[in-house]
Amino acid sequence: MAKPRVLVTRRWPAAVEARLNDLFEVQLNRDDKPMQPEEFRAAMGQYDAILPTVTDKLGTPSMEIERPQTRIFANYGVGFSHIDVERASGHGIVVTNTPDVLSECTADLAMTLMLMVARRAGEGERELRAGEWTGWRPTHLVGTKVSGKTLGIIGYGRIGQEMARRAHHGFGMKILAYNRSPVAPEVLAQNKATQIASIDELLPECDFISLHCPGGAANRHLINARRLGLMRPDAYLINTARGEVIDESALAQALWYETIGGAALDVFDGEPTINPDLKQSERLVMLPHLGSATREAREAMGFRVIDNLEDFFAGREPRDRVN
Ligand SMILES: O=CC(=O)O
Repeated sequence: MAKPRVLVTRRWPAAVEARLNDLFEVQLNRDDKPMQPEEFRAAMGQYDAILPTVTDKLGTPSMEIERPQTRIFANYGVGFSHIDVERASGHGIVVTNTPDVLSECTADLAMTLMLMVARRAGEGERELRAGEWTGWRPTHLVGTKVSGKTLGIIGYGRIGQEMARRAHHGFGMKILAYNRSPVAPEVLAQNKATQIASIDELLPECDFISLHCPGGAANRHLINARRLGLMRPDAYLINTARGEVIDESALAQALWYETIGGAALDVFDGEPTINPDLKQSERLVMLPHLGSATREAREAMGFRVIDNLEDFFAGREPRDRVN
């Protein structure tokens, strides 16, 4: 039987590309440039599987095709708000993602951001590299203590729980959690977390807020000007979820007028373009979407995609089907 034809939209870790080559007839994206909508439409007429990532916008322009050959989008990544899942379902296309394998590394990065913004690490490094450090002094780059403070987690799923585990067991933080659905008492108990009924009630209680909810239309601008106004004036906002969850213009204003203590972002609305107003603030730490960027996580994500493909082409239900 002919091997399924598979298109990989970006470069993947070498070990994963090698395994894909063993199993399937694979087209790799050797120059690692994001594909354009017209290239997707053409690909959907030729390949049995397309393996996209967050940089591939699989919306209407990319999917305007009558009878696609493609039967599965096996996404490399846990978030899939870049895929119009309803439209894919309308074409009979199965969509899968890669949960679990990146939860720890993404939570590690959220901790990194929390510590960086609270302890002014980015500012310190910029000062030192610019040759402007004049030496230790009691009032130099004084930040905020993290240990023992209150952390509010919005989205108490796998990554949110990993963040809570680190913050509670490592830093003695008190954990407040907002989640759309009720969280089991034994899950909350693992990190002595308290579930709060609404985001509006959570925000004023916290020294740090970390976002771990999905992106997409439902959560677009979940953190808007009104909600930023509910945060304490010395509180910090951390986002390793999706850029669209925050109204960035409202955040830029809050930072400029110092109505919150600071923010640390790994994801941006419209990335890789960054809202220029955000860059005005020294109270903002920015990283280029590195949440899952470890060798271990990136390989595990690739092998998880392969698990989903093998199940699908063997006629089994892929474990990470989202539609
Ligand atoms: O952002 C990366 C992912 O969704 O896995």
